[in-house]
Amino acid sequence: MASDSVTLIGFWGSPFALRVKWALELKGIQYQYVEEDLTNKSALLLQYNPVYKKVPVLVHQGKSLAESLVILEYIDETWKQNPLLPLDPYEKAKARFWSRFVDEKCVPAVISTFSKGGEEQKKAAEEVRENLKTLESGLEEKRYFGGEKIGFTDVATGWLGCWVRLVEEIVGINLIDTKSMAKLNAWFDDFLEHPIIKECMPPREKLMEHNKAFYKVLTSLST
Ligand SMILES: N[C@@H](CCC(=O)N[C@@H](CS)C(=O)NCC(=O)O)C(=O)O
Repeated sequence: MASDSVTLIGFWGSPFALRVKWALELKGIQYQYVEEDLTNKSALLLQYNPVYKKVPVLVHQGKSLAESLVILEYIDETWKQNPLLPLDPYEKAKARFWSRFVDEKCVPAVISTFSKGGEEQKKAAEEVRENLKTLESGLEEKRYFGGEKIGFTDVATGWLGCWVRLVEEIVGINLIDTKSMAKLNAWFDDFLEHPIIKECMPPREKLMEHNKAFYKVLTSLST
């Protein structure tokens, strides 16, 4: 690995790695991508992320960083072109708030909808809908969370638009109500249709297969 190089260690189906890929692509940064086998973790991953042993990992000038939101901030501070975080401290804090809200509230509720059955699943699905409605309020009257341009929160949370729709199809429960969440739904579409964002997205069928397999693992664990 050249000392000034940028390397992303990822896994094609990881939304957390996708966030980092999106940020690097939106900023036009040259990088090397290394695909990780999560069933047989490489010495490289264990060396660079000994704490969590997860992807993504970013290696820049020989120094490694883990945790996708931390990596996004590093990228934004290191390469100033096409800024992701707003300059205004309050707006910047809000961008971090919504990104954490998705990781801490939305993702666990979607996982519960995916892994539970019966009443527990219904409750989890209701929680997903409430959380998505709350997330929608963060959009305010803007096109993207970043305003007229894709920003930090968009990059951190926009993958939900694809994932939640796959989960809906697999478990047969509606989570994004297109009527009561029209603004959120339109934002998901708009974001996912952006050429750079779209270019990095794995094919839907491949993601569907991957999520079906994930569903099998989750449901077998919870029974
Ligand atoms: N909080 C982490 C989550 C990363 C994560 O969960 N990565 C998954 C792939 S989607 C992983 O590497 N899993 C391997 C494992 O848990 O052993 C981040 O934001 O980067």
